Amino acid sequence: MNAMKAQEASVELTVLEKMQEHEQIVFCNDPSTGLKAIIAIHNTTLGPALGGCRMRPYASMDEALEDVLRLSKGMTYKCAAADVDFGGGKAVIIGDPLTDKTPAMFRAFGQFVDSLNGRFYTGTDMGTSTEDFVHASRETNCIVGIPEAYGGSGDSSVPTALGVIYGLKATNKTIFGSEDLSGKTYIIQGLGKVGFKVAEQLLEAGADLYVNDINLSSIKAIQERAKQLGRNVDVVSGDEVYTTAADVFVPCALGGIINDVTIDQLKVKAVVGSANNQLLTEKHGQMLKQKGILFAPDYMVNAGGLIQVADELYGYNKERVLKKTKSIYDSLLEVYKQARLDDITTIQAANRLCEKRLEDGKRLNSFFSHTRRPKWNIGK
Ligand SMILES: NC(=O)C1=CN([C@@H]2O[C@H](COP(=O)(O)OP(=O)(O)OC[C@H]3O[C@@H](n4cnc5c(N)ncnc54)[C@H](O)[C@@H]3O)[C@@H](O)[C@H]2O)C=CC1
Ligand SMILES: O=C(O)CCC(=O)C(=O)O
Repeated sequence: MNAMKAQEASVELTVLEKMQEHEQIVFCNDPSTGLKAIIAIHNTTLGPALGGCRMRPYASMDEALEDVLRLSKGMTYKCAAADVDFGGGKAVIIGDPLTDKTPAMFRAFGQFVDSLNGRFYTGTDMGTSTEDFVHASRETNCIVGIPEAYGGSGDSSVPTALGVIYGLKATNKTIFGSEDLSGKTYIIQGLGKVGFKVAEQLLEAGADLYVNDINLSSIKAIQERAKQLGRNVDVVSGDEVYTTAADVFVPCALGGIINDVTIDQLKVKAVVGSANNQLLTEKHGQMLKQKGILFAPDYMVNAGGLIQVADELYGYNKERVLKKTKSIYDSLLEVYKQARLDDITTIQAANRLCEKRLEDGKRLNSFFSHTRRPKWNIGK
């Protein structure tokens, strides 16, 4: 084997080693539009893969691969926890969402999604918007969460934010004995599609907020909104987001922010937010527990968007989506209770529930196609 061949083989092995748990990875390259993307399908036991598409200026292909592998696995658990008949998948586009996006790039992405022939459905995530997917939907039917005017169910960050609010209520009930959101202090990291809506609702409920975002225009926007509501927000920057004392830390930006360094710094009673993969590793769930900080498993709290886009694939019904999103409150209380009874972390309790559902799902495998789900047409 020449040197080049040996190098190629070792790269292949590395990717294959990394995807041991995953069913499929698609590397997408379209030089004419500048699209560089990775689609990862983790597990389709419960149904075709469903998960949003993130756009970030990843420093390397490895970093992008790592992210999409973690995110798609999270979607398998999120689908199982929310009890929807879909599997785990996710996509990442490598590029700066503020400067690199074009409609053509999203159309090219749509073509790659289409080539999977119904094995993967996608929509918005961090760095992407419903408008981006209007372009993608010109190339494939496998796009979810586009505006209602285009036949979609609208912005999925609306139910995601609502789910976070239910998660906060269940957490307050567990810690303080009352679900009341007012009179408590929350630190919100990330004021994007989800974080901004959570901040708005907390302000409306009479809560006190510390806010943080790397984008100054998002800070200005929440200050403006607080003023309209006759309220105020305190801005924290850099590490202050981890070191400031408050009741709850609400991460709504990046994952991996609960790690060896930040756990030492945190002065909160709970962590409840929308960010995917908040724990850098499962060990960090144990460390939070030891410090007496209650962790709301992210994939349970942030399932509102998934619930909406999954529902869209059955024939969207808003009432049904709201009802299922509201059930995040009870599911979370149950996980908190199980974790307490079994003296395990909340993420272990949630994972156990999901793994049982996946095991049960395997028995139904031969009865359905992994690329299509029936329409329910309930409410029509
Ligand atoms: N959009 C949705 O419905 C769902 C989103 N999520 C997760 O919630 C998180 C936020 O998602 P979106 O609001 O949709 O994203 P977004 O892109 O609309 O907003 C992210 C915000 O975080 C800020 N940000 C980025 N890096 C930061 C940092 N280091 N420190 C502080 N702020 C930072 C950005 O400037 C932006 O304002 C992501 O982890 C996403 O995967 C999870 C489930 C559904
Ligand atoms: O919210 C969406 O559009 C899809 C669900 C998803 O990607 C997520 O929950 O992370």
